[in-house]
Amino acid sequence: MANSKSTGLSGAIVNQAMLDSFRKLDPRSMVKSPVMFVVEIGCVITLLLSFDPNLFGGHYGVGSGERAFNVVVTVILFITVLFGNFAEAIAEGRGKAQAESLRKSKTDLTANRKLPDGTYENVPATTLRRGDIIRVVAGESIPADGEVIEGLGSVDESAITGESAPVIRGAGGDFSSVTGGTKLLSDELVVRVTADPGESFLDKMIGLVEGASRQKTPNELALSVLLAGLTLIFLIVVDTLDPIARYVGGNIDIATLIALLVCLIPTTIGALLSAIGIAGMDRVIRFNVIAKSGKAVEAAGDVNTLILDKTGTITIGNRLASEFVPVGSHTEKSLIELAVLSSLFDETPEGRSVVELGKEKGVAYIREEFIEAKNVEFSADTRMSGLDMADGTVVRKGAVDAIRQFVQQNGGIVPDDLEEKTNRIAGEGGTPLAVVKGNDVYGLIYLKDIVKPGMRERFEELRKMGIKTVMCTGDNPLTAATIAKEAGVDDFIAEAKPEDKMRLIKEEQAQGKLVAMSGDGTNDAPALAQADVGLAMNTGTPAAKEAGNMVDLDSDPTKLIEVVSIGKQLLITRGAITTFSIANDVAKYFAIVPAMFLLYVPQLQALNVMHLTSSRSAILSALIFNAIIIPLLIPLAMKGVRYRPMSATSMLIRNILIYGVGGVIAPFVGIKAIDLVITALGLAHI
Ligand SMILES: Nc1ncnc2c1ncn2[C@@H]1O[C@H](COP(=O)(O)OP(=O)(O)OP(=O)(O)O)[C@@H](O)[C@H]1O
Ligand SMILES: [K+]
Ligand SMILES: [Mg+2]
Repeated sequence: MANSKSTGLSGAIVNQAMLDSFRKLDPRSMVKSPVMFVVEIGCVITLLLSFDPNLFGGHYGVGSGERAFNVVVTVILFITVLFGNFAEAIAEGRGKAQAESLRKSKTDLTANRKLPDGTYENVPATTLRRGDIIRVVAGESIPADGEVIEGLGSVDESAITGESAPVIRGAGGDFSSVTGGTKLLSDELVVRVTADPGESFLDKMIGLVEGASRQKTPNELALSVLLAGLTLIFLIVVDTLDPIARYVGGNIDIATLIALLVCLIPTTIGALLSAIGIAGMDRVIRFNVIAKSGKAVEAAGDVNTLILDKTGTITIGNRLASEFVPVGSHTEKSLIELAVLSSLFDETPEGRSVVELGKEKGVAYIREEFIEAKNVEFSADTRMSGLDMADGTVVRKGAVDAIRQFVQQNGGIVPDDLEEKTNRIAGEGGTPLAVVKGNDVYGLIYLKDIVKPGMRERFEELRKMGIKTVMCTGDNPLTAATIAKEAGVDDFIAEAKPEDKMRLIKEEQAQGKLVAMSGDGTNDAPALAQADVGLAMNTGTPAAKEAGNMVDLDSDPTKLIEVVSIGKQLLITRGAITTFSIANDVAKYFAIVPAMFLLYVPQLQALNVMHLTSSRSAILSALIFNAIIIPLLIPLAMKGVRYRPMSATSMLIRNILIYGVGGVIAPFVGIKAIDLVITALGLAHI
């Protein structure tokens, strides 16, 4: 998205986030993060104690210092809550700014809607309903999401994708879908509207980037419950400190107990949890992928199996005819003529390239002369295309096994040299297409397809992450094996029909694995819906876009690999900050509890490794450290932990070392430093 790329963290976003931090103090919003809600309650209690230190019973000796201490604790707690709110607000900020610019591309559109009598009326775009037929001419904005049913034109989708190069949209095939808010640059399109008002792609996108429809993901929920549990445990721990203190002859005031509690509960991760999730979705959006839910992004991080198409994903995709190979007694010339004829109305890249190569070799037909013939479009199910001639002759080209079956069904026999020549092409990684007239096979078209550069390395990375890659192709087993080997995928299935993909997904899921795939055609839709991560291409059919839980605006199927990396990074970041947060809390316990009891139990001096000035300054230093660690970690929460491909186990060990050990050490250093400052300022005995 052009607009998002330029929307960094501008001053406006920061100002807005500061305002929002106060707005989020509303308990109804705070309660969504139980840990931070406890801090807010603590803050209210110490605030009350600032007015009346004896509010909850007067057995604690009250001096003027008592009140001042309560005030200071209240202020620090208040700032802690604000920091947490700010983290969430700043993470939401970028999305809000982006939503604003998206909204601009939807205002005041009008549409030409078809009336039952076939004429058109001009209506506001907001009145369009699913199923309406509209006409758009060059220069106009497309007023609604839809499927082109007539015409072909170039469309500027930059409002949505940020990509300035126009794209072709036309009736039929997998490039038929148009998005409301984009602009038709040439020609004229008749479009069937596919979304009711408020449910358009743009509306959904605005909702998503704004976080309006953001719900806690299952993982996030589980972590929240864990954090709430920890909070409860510490509540009990802190509660028992008072009787212990009294037993050893001292007493601890309520503000100190609250301060201690806040230091011990996992406030760091509690404050940053939702920011981490929002930032993850945001990162996906900046890759021009729209995730329909945070759950989808998270699932991407847990994916075990990646199903990839061969053509266009692993290979460059415009398979081009490079050679004609006659079989049996047929001449090259007669094969070329038949091949070109079979491709005359075939608009696929494969079909076009056959016509091109034929022309180079001196064979060209004029479409108008065959207007009587019936065009048989290519389909992934039949894996053939061709013409039914006016005189009843049937001309087909297609996958060799499909043609072989076709011939046998028609009572013919395939020439002996077909297999050997097929194997030669397939063995080189090419796609052989057999050409047949009636039941007579004339020969083969050699379609060349090249593995995209860098694929091997990417699959190597995925393997290191423990992800299995499976290539799925309609091509023959030999071609598939050659390309699979060259690209370095773990497994492949060949001669696959769309329903085979579905079966593969179900098989993997039955073993408890999470599966990701990408697709664009209507026949991909069921599999896209079944997969845990279904990345639909923006150029794809509305059915595919509806079925997937992500849409790639650039329509690049290899993005699936990036999406998986972003999902992994999200999970790892969350894990790392949780580890850090809990390690921190444990360290704080050992840093401050000895200092607190020192007055009553001098023997604790042995444990008082930090030599903090006083128990008051120990508490305040820990509390201040606890607060400032939140904004210090916001950049990490937003950017994500740097991430290298490796197995989940090595990642875990690495993170425990860095964030666990780091989390234990950091408070000792930080608290000591703050204690020195407090002492220097003469506040240690407040
Ligand atoms: N235009 C066409 N006309 C006739 N046959 C075709 C045409 N395009 C492809 N085929 C044949 O149909 C097979 C299946 O095509 P399909 O597009 O379903 O899968 P694919 O492109 O081989 O693999 P992938 O699933 O990776 O895209 C191809 O392998 C090829 O043999
Ligand atoms: K804490
Ligand atoms: Mg294909």
